[in-house]
Amino acid sequence: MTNEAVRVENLTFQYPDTEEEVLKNINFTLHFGEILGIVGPTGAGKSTLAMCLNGLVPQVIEGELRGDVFVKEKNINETSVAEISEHVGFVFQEPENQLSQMTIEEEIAFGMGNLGVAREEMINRIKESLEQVGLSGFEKRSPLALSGGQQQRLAIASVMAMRPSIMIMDEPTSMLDPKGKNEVYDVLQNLKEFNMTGIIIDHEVERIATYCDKILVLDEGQVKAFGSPEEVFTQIELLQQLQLNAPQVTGFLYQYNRQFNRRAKLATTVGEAVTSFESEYN
Ligand SMILES: Nc1ncnc2c1ncn2[C@@H]1O[C@H](COP(=O)(O)OP(=O)(O)OP(=O)(O)O)[C@@H](O)[C@H]1O
Repeated sequence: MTNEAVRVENLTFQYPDTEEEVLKNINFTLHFGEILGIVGPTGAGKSTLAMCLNGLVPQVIEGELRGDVFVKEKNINETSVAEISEHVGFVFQEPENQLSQMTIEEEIAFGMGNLGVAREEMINRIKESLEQVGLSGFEKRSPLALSGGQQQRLAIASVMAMRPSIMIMDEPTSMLDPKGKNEVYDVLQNLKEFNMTGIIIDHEVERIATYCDKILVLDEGQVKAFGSPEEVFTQIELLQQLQLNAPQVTGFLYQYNRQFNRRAKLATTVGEAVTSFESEYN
């Protein structure tokens, strides 16, 4: 068995009422233990791509799909959404839309109930998933009494309790303050410990560069770049063309090199930038 979590081959998709394809010949592979960040301008097709990975598109949201999506080596065109949801968890932008129960433990039990998980096992998983997102001890509280960051972590815990091996988050931090954003990214980082795969759509390039192993840049339905943060975020001209930001440190080093005719290695995190800057002078 390979370590392949997701493989997308020649994926093209068009909604019934759009004139153009919104995804055009997309190809990429993601392995277990890797975190993928998807970035791109508004309307690039990021959410549509995410929904192709759990079968919502085209099985629930209809349209014409060509090409193939494999999740754990199974072609999802030949798998029901219910079956895929056992493997692929989805966290949406606004956590309150995903929360419906009176207490936090009921909230986490809810999704597992739909999967037919036995009661004893549910109790274990509630405990474990709350530990994973740092919400232990909150079992009896109302989800509404949580902060935005905590609600988003609860939404993640509810999905994690269903034990998907792939977690997709569509702009999970856009409503959160910096502390809440860090909390969500810390959970994302934890997924790797469990050899899970995470896919996050976000505009937070600094955090994406720090936490993700692979970056996919999508524009007008096409993959413009795919690779490590270093491979992707150092393509400053491409990012500028697409009106996307590189991490600030990368932009700084790029500008510094141009202005002073230097060759400092373009780094994507502050730690690497310090090393790069240091070695310019030594
Ligand atoms: N259900 C739908 N029916 C028709 N067109 C749609 C539908 N959903 C999205 N679109 C269109 O498909 C294109 C891609 O939308 P999508 O939401 O996937 O982009 P996105 O990159 O996630 O954008 P954003 O960053 O603004 O969320 C857009 O032109 C959008 O208007």
